[in-house]
Amino acid sequence: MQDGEATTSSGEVKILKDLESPVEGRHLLIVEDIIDTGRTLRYLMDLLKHRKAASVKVITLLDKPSRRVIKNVEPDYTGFEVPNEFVVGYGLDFKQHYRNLPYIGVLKPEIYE
Ligand SMILES: O=P(O)(O)OC[C@H]1O[C@H](OP(=O)(O)OP(=O)(O)O)[C@H](O)[C@@H]1O
Ligand SMILES: Nc1nc2[nH]cnc2c(=O)[nH]1
Repeated sequence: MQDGEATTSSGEVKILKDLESPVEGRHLLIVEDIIDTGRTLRYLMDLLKHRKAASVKVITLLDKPSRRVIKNVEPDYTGFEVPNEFVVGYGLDFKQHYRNLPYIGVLKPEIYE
């Protein structure tokens, strides 16, 4: 939940579209594409706890643990760990480009520097 325009997180998490039904008493699975600083996940976990979810688990396609700022949020299930490089494809964008790539690639730094 960054601003979608950069390769570094703004640090601010904003909800653009909220859930349409209550989560109280429900067992939830958050499906993420990537976990980076952990700020998005921390925000969501706190929000869903506040809304009294019965349990919350997290699955992510990619995890970049070397970038973690928030220490006590970890996915329950991880597809792949990735190094500290900016990845695109499979839904992951850079300035709304490359989302549709049918593979995950590393964006060359000269594209965004
Ligand atoms: O661990 P964090 O540092 O919080 O980063 C992870 C978040 O960043 C990405 O979202 P992004 O803001 O790029 O939005 P998008 O999924 O709509 O492209 C990704 O989908 C995660 O939600
Ligand atoms: N597209 C994309 N979004 C991210 N959000 C946090 N890390 C990344 C990344 O490597 N690529």
